[in-house]
Amino acid sequence: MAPTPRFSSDKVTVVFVLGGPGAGKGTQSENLVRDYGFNHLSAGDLLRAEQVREGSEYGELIRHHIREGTIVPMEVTVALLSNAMAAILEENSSKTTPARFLIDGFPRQIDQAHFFEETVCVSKLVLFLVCPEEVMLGRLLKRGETSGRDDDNIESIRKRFRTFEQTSMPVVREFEEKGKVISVQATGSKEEVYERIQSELKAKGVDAL
Ligand SMILES: Nc1ncnc2c1ncn2[C@@H]1O[C@H](COP(=O)(O)OP(=O)(O)O)[C@@H](O)[C@H]1O
Ligand SMILES: O=c1ccn([C@@H]2O[C@H](COP(=O)(O)OP(=O)(O)O)[C@@H](O)[C@H]2O)c(=O)[nH]1
Repeated sequence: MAPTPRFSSDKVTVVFVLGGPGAGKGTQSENLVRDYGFNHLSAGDLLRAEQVREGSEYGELIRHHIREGTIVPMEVTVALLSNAMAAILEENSSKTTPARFLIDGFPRQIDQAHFFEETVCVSKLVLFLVCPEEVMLGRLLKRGETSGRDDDNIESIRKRFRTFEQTSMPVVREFEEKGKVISVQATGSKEEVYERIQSELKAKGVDAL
C-alpha cells in the first residue's frame, strides 16, 4: 500500500522552483516570498546548513556531493525539507491557508520527486526557469567572486550543468507530462523575469496577497 503523505493538500500548497544552476531560482524566490506569502525552502541552503551543523553525521557526504555537483542521497534532503515544513507549520507563522511553500532547487532527480510526493506532499505546480548555459555560467562566475560557495568555480559549474541536463531535466519532463509546469524565460533583467513569472502565475490562478 502506498504511504500517506505527511501533509495533505488542504494544509499546504507546494510549488517547486527548478532551473539550471544560476538560472535565478533563489533571486526570483525572494520576490515570490515578498509578494505571495510563500515560505521559501532552498534545498541547497538546507544542505549547506546541515553540512556545517555541529554533530551532523552528513557533513562530509554533503560537502563531497556539492563540490562534485552530484545529488545528495534523497533521504537526507527530503528529511531536511519535511522537518523545515513541519517547523513552519508548528510556528503557525504562515500568512495563507493552505500554507504556501516554495521549494527551490528540488527535486533534482526523479526518485526524489516520487519519494517526496509519496511521503511529504503532492506538489501543485513547478516553476521552471529556462536559461542558456552561457548566461548561467556568466552569472555563476560573477556570484563566485563573493559567494564563498565551494561549487561556484568553473570545474564544479561544468559538473553541475551536466548533472542538470542528465539527471534533473527528466524531472521537469515528467511534471510537464502531468501539465504542472510553468516555463518562464529567465534571460533579461531580474525585473523582466519576475514580470513574466507573475503573469504566468496569474494565468494559473495563483494570486499575490
Ligand atoms: N535576471 C538576472 N540577470 C542578471 N543576474 C541575475 C539574474 N537573476 C539572477 N542573477 C544573479 O545570478 C546569480 C545566480 O542567481 P541565483 O538566484 O543565485 O540562481 P540559482 O538559485 O538558480 O542558482 C546571482 O548572483 C544573482 O544575483
Ligand atoms: O535537492 C538537492 C538540492 C541541491 N543539492 C546539492 O546542492 C548543490 C547546490 O544546489 P543549489 O540549488 O543551492 O544551487 P544551484 O546549483 O542551483 O546554483 C547541488 O549541485 C547539489 O550538489 C542536492 O544534492 N539535492
